[in-house]
Amino acid sequence: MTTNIAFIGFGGVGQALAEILLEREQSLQKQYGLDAKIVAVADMMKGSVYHPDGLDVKELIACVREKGSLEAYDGGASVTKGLSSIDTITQSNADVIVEVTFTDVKTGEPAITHCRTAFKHGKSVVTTNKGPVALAYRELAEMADQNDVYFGFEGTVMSGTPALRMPMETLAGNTITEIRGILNGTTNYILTEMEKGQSYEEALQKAQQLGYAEADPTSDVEGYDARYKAAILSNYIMGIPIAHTDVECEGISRITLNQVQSALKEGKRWKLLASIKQENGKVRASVKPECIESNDPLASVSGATNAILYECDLSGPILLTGAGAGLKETGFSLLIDLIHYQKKKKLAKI
Ligand SMILES: NC(=O)C1=CN([C@@H]2O[C@H](COP(=O)(O)OP(=O)(O)OC[C@H]3O[C@@H](n4cnc5c(N)ncnc54)[C@H](OP(=O)(O)O)[C@@H]3O)[C@@H](O)[C@H]2O)C=CC1
Ligand SMILES: N[C@@H](CC=O)C(=O)O
Repeated sequence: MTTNIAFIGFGGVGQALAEILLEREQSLQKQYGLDAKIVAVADMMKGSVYHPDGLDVKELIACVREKGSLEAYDGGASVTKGLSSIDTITQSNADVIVEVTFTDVKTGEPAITHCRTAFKHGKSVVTTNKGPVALAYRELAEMADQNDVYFGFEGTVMSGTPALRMPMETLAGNTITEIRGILNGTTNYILTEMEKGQSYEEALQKAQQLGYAEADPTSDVEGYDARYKAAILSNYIMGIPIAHTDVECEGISRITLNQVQSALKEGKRWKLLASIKQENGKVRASVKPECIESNDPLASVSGATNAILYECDLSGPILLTGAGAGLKETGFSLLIDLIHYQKKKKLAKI
């Protein structure tokens, strides 16, 4: 059975998923029974298009990349243009909403409203937007349950690296007492480039060009993005709700080239580290730059690669490392959520 998909937001990550769906159309159908059809795209500046029978993905991508707008999309008379994001969610025939708008590090909006609206209308959501999960996880998960729909958000922590599904599924049965990690690709990339002698400003610019940084990179460099991720790990993995503002937060913007290079000469490395510790049902969490020794398991993690260490009471410490940012990698995180959506659908759970 076909799964109709609507994109809300069509920037780097949205386009990357669209390309993956196009390239792997046949193998996704054959291996996982996932027959995904993109029926709508609604983006703030690029405009919106909707066709209930499906859109031409190659043309969609060409329009946004070559003309910066969906206005030029030519799908004939049955194409509807100009629907708002909310109308696209409520009025299209999409089964799954791919929410890939920017992450707002204060309010989580408009993404939280997009998720609520989708669930209320019986539609599933897969998202890489950290806002809804950091600020409203419990409410949204309950809404999804009540409406028998799916809520997938693997890419909200460490993009395509399974930082959420692995502890929830493969490490199930353990109590995870502490999580420590490098959870932001942009800042780790900047610190690595500074070790090579590049200035902070140049390295940030490169991280933006490579698609790692948030729309407003202040979120990365001041630690707000990693703070949201720390809140997600507490809320979802440890099951202990905390507000993102409960996470002590300091970014890397005051770390100088000199500090980075001097540390390197002493065999140490500056890293933006997140720490989430639970004791007696309470969590203490922080995000801050630390100068770590070379024998620390996180010291060798470079560039946009991230790593996360789960202290588990039965299995002992488990270290997971992989991409923390990147368009294709994050597009993949949405794909794996869609595959899980499909598995649940097959079991008639949604
Ligand atoms: N890039 C990465 O490596 C990762 C990104 N993420 C998250 O994934 C999400 C998408 O990231 P990315 O694609 O890189 O970001 P982009 O900034 O490239 O894309 C976001 C898109 O959302 C659009 N948009 C903003 N507000 C609205 C709205 N109200 N309705 C419809 N569209 C809207 C923007 O429109 P326009 O620009 O036209 O105004 C833009 O095209 C973000 O939440 C990010 O935090 C998560 C993990 C990794
Ligand atoms: N801007 C973020 C993207 C992934 O969440 C990062 O650099 O880690």
